[in-house]
Amino acid sequence: MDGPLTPRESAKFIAENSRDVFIDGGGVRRVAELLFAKVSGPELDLGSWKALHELNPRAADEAAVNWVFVTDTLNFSFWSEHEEHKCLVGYRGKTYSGYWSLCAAVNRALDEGWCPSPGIPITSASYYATVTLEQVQHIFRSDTDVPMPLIEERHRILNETGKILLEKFEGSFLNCVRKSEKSAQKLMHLVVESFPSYRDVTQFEGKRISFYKRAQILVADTWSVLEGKGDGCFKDISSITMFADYRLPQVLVHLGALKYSKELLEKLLKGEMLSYGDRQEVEIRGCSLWCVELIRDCLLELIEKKGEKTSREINSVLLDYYLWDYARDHRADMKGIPFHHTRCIYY
Ligand SMILES: Nc1nc2c(c(CN[C@H]3C=C[C@H](O)[C@@H]3O)cn2[C@@H]2O[C@H](COP(=O)(O)O)[C@@H](O)[C@H]2O)c(=O)[nH]1
Repeated sequence: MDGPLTPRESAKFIAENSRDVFIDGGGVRRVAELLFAKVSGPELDLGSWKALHELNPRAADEAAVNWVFVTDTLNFSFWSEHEEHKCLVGYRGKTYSGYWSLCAAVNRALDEGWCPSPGIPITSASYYATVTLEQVQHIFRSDTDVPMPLIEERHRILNETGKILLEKFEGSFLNCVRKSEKSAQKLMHLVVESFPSYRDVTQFEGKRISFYKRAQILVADTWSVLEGKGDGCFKDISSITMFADYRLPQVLVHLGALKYSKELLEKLLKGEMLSYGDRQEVEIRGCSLWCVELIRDCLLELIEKKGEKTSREINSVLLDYYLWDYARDHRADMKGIPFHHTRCIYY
């Protein structure tokens, strides 16, 4: 049986058949113009992955690549039912929520340990292949009475993924990267084939479609942590699309590039859960992905038309990073815009 449509093909097909989610052409142009003003700035640059985010590794070595692998293996489902009541992790004097609470917990574990050992080797496959549930609960403990969501799933996935990394790649994700011969697509497919928890695939209108959100962000974060050089010099990084999570749709609606039907908006405002693979959930993810592809095309046209001299590569990965960070920085402005609640291990 041939594989599912690629994420880009899936998104195009979904956008053409969507009933409750729509892309607004004027909004797409306005977002492209917002991004055009940043095209020579520090944000739309590969270096911002380290420069703007203190929890990301500074190094570009094997340990940093394995840090990226374990965080992206657990990079899912941080939202809480009540925004003011959520998992928080304090680290080096700052408090982190959401995705950053995961990174803070990983770095806290590496710094501390079961006395007197130097630290909990949470990024080592030989450790997390057999880590116990109670150790995982300790490592990812929250400073509030709200635990990190899906902690049992996180434990199961750590054991499963660690065992496979040991069996197939001598315990290091850098070996998996090297097997991909500097192709982002080869790496994405090798990850999806090797690690079951990355298989973000579902159905829409009778077709098998894929988003591969965590596999794509893993490739992107590997490219970023290796600074686009050496083993991370992916010649086809521009073929990676935005990552279909629950934050990007929210910020695209906030910016006017995406619109929901009245019925769907009412459902989201009530905080109703959508299941993974539901028609409306797939439409939100697929239309968001296609929307960012159209924004990128529009931005590249603007750069061409206005003759903006920019040597650097503008791709969907950098647009995604920028929009995701924008959503983080404008949380208050986006208060009235609901995001969809799906509890799953894929995003
Ligand atoms: N589309 C997209 N989704 C992303 C990210 C990231 C983290 N990437 C950062 C790390 C290094 C780079 O510097 C990036 O800035 C996490 N997520 C997803 O968001 C959700 C968490 O949101 P909240 O509850 O607000 O923390 C959850 O589904 C998670 O999987 C991204 O970049 N793009």
